Amino acid sequence: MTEKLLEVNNLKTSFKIGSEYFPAVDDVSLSIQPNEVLALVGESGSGKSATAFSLMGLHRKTRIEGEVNFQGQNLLKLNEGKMNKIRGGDLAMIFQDPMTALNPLMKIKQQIIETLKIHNTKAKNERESYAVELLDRVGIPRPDRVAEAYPHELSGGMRQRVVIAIAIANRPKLLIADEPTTALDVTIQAQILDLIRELQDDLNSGVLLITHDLGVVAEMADRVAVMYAGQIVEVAPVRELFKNPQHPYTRSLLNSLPTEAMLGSKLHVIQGVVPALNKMDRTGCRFAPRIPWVPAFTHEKNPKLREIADDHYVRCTCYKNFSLGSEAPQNIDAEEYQLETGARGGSVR
Ligand SMILES: Nc1ncnc2c1ncn2[C@@H]1O[C@H](COP(=O)(O)OP(=O)(O)OP(=O)(O)O)[C@@H](O)[C@H]1O
Repeated sequence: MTEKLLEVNNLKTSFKIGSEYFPAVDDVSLSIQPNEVLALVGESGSGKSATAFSLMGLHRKTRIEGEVNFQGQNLLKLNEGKMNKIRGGDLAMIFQDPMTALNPLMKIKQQIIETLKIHNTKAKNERESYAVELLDRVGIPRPDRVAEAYPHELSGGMRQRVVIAIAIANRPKLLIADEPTTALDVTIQAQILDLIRELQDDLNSGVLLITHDLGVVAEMADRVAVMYAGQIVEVAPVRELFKNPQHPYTRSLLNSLPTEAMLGSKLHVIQGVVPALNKMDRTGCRFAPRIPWVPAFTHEKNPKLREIADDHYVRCTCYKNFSLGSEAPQNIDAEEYQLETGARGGSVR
């Protein structure tokens, strides 16, 4: 059996809106192995960051249920003191915006030294030279000078390299990268992604890579989890997902990507938006309102993620007869459909 570095079971993170709690992450289960990159992909508002923040224990005023098993313990059960020992140590995060991730009033070297101190990684007299070494490791030219700089003196790409240096300072086993290149120019993006891949290989770490960019997924991921409206709707190895996508949401996302073959033709647009937390129907297929041409009976009630091929999981039976937009078959027979899918009383056995 393959060793699991992280195993998340039925994670549910709810935010309070008015006097009620509404789940932004709803029954999410996933796992990551050492040296594996799992991409978590989905539109804005699908719950990717809420998942990452829940794993890191960074949410306040939320209700979090489920299990986050990491190194033999459920992180959701740890108190703040114990969590602080893990966070920034074996479990580290690269944030979306390097400017807000860094302290504007502290020299770069001091920010790296702080994390070394907290985790007792190096002896006091070695910390400064190790900070410079780390800056060098993440490809910063003249690392000794940059160590003495403040964040505002650096470019966005350099700042993100510093954030990465801090994240890897204590050789994390698991790295969570939340849209690590969104705030950067395209040319810099590729360099940062290469760097993350290289460091991950060096450290043999698992990576949870959060992105809405399918190009980044194709380049970086080993496996992909597609998230929609708080739920994972499809999980598969990266090649399988791109070659053989099943869930209507995954197929819609992939079809909205420009390819050479589509030059001159219109891109597919997914109509509508991810529903607001307090406005969503939580009993059926959450993507159903955005594919209204798909007959209602092809959707399940309370759909679950099921393995449809080796290591390939899909939520809801609607994928079986889905076609994009107007190509939708108009003549599916409900009874035949049920016979074919085995859907009885709303679920597939
Ligand atoms: N602190 C909060 N209080 C209330 N609702 C929140 C809070 N944080 C996030 N949400 C809601 O939870 C849902 C998921 O948000 P989240 O930021 O996780 O999405 P995302 O997929 O990471 O999007 P993006 O790519 O834009 O960061 C959204 O409906 C969002 O409005």
